[in-house]
Amino acid sequence: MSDSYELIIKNGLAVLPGEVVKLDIGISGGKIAALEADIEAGPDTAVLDAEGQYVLPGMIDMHVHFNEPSFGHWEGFRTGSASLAAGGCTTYADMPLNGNPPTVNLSALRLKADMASGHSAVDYVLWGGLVPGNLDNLEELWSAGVTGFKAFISNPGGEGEGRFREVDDETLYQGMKKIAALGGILALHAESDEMTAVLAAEAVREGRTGARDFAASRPAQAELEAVARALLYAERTGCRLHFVHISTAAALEMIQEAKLRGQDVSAETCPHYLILTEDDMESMGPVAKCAPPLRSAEEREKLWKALAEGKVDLIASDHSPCPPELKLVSGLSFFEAWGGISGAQSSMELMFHEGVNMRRLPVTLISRLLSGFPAERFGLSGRKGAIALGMDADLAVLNPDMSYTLAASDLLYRHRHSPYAGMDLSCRVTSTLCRGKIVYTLKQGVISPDGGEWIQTGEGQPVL
Ligand SMILES: NC(=O)N[C@H]1NC(=O)NC1=O
Ligand SMILES: [Zn+2]
Ligand SMILES: [Zn+2]
Repeated sequence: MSDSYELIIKNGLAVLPGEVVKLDIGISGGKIAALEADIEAGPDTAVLDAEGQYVLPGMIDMHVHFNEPSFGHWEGFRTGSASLAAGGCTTYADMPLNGNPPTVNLSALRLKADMASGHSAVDYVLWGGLVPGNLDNLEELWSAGVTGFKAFISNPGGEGEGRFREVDDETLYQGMKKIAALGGILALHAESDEMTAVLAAEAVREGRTGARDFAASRPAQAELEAVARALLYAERTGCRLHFVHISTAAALEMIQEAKLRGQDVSAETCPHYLILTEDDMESMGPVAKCAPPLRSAEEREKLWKALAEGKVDLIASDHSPCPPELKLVSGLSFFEAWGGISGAQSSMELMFHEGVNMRRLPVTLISRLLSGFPAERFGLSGRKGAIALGMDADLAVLNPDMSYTLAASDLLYRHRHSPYAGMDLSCRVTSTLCRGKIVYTLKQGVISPDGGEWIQTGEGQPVL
């Protein structure tokens, strides 16, 4: 039956949920239709030879900011999704900020969905926002298929009238109650606004405005306080929680204890907390500025230890780009520069390079953090996140032994800056497939820039 496949990936090391097996993958109708030791290709079947390479489920990046509408000059669906395709990502979740209007009601969601439609190389889901004043909009967002809700406990920054705002405690509490009733999930940027605002004002007043001063104005305690508060509210309301970009092992520990008490909560961290440190933030400047800030080398090691122990649930990029003038202009103080790292293209390579090639962690663990867990947590597991029969053929082919230096010119972002530019990597994504279609190859670049679809995961239009 070889001619029933439109494409066969041959000879690759398939990263299955618990094991790596040398298998051929037959693709039919955009789905994985056969997993066998040797699938014979018919005369009309396309073949992708993956000898010596891993075939992984495409990454599901639950945390990117593509900034449309209104801030497409910072990044956009077309460039952002192209960069993801080049990095082995096949589904992403766009945050409800930093575009304007933010995605906090149905009309804003429709506007964003219209802007994304026909402009994405890979599939996507959309987050709705929880902000002061939009409690009555949560249900319409959920019914229209948002993947969940995002709130900030600290000031999100950003520009423009009507921009996304952080929650006060009442909104956080009432929002959790509503989201629990809907059966939704709340993603939180967990840093104490009180603590960070006071410390930042004090530092600026005293003229302490360098990279280390910025880091000191957002200490680990600010993360711990916000995580603790949110866990208490969630315990009271029964709301499912997902903590984005956790930067300290102590916060992971606190989340782990809540899980053991039976709370439905998950934790994300980002490659930048696992790869970079405060020293890099000082030497590289604002290109490596983010919030929570990069931490010490010691903290980074603790994060890796926690990850190896299973206390991190997923890895996401938190790609939060901006034009160079908000990062690189001399005279801009570290506090004034945009906080956000451009990293979407590099997550899988960074995690494989550092996690598998350097630290010798199992590739199945890294793959679970990049794909398996996010699919399960966010209602995509019937279709995406694993190499198994019947699943969407969303795949990344990665050469584990291909060294290269990431050049700024390799980056497909709207603005080609990233703290990873100049870094030597030991592996490289060589092809990416979304629903069986080759969207990117290392040789040809992005060959299908607009076939990605919105996967609506809310109650209104379930994914299956
Ligand atoms: N507004 C926004 O994207 N903020 C992001 N940037 C960052 O470094 N952390 C964030 O939460
Ligand atoms: Zn955040
Ligand atoms: Zn973010």
